[in-house]
Amino acid sequence: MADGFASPAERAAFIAALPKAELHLHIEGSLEPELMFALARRNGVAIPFASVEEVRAAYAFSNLQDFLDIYYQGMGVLQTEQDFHDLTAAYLDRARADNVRHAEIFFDPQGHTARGVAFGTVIAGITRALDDARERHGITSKLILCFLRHLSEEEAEATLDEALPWLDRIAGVGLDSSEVGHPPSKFARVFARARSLGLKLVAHAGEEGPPEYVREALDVLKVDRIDHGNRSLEDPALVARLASEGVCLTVCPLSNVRLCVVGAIADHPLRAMLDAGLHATVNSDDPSYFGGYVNANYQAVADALDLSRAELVELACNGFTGSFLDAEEQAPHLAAIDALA
Ligand code: HPA
Ligand SMILES: [Zn+2]
Repeated sequence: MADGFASPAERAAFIAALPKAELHLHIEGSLEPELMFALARRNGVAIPFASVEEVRAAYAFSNLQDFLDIYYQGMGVLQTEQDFHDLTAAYLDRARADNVRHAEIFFDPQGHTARGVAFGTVIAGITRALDDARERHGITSKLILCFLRHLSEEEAEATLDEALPWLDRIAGVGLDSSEVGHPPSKFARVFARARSLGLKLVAHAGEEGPPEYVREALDVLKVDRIDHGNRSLEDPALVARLASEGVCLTVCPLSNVRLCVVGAIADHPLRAMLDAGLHATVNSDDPSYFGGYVNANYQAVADALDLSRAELVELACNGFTGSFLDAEEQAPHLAAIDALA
C-alpha cells in the first residue's frame, strides 16, 4: 500500500470521507437508465430499448462520437421542467452520498432547444433542484452552459442570446461535443462576448483533439480551466506552461477508459500529471454512461496507481482551488480536507 494507508479498505474510507468538489459533470450524462425509462413512460416517448439491462449493454463505446450518439438519443426523454428538476435532484442526491460539497455542472441547452424544449424550461428545472439541494443539504453549485462544438458559432451566439435573461443563474460557458475538426478558435467571437458579460470560461480540449486545441483554448478563448486536457502531455512546453500558470485540468478517469482515451485505468496519466506540477482534479463526466460517480473515479485511479494519502489530498484540494468559488468560500472546505490529512 502507498504511504499512509494500512489497507485498501482504509484508503476507500478516506476517499469516501474527503470533502470533494466536482467540476466536470454533464447533467444529461447523469441520466440513469431507470430514470430514462420512467421519463419515457411519463412523457409517452418511445425509446429503442426493452429493459434497463439492454440500455446498459448498449453503453460500449470505441470513441467519443460513439458515446455522443447515444447520449443525444438518451436526452430525448427530458421534456418538462419537472424532468430537468428530477434529473438534477437525482444527481445531487448521488453526489451528496459521495461527500461532494460543491458541484459546477454543465448543461447542453442546444440538445434540448433543437427538440423544441424551451431554454427556460431546462434552466428552471435544473435551478429549482440546485436551490433545494443548497437549502436542504448545504451543497453549493454553479451552472456552466456548454455550446455544442459540432454546431456553428452562429448557433452558439443564438444560444447565448437565449441565456441573457438567466445570467444571474449561469456562472460560465463551456465547449463540448465532437472535438476533432471543431477547434476552439471556431468559437472565438462567442467566447469573447461571454467574457465581456462577466462569465467564466472553460472548454473541453485535448480529450481526443491535439495539444494545439489546448493552446487555442488558452490563447484564443482565454479559458479559466481546461476540461480533460490529457493530450497536453504530448507537448512538454505546454505542460510547463499549464503548470506555471496553475491551470486547472478537470480529469475524468473512468470516462477516459470508456471512451478509449487511455488503454486501461492502469495506464491513466493522473499521477504523471501531478508529478509534472499540473493542477489535476478528479471528476465523473457522464457517470451514468461511464460506470461511476466521483468516488468511484477516485477509487479506480487510487487502486490502479496506488495513490498516496498526500496525492488524494492534493486532488481534493485542487477541486476547490480550481473551482469558481472565491477564496473565502473555498477556505472551510480546504480546512476540512486539512483536518483529515
Ligand atoms: O466527455 C465529453 N466530451 C465531449 N463532449 C461531451 N458531452 C458530454 N460528455 C462529453
Ligand atoms: Zn465532459
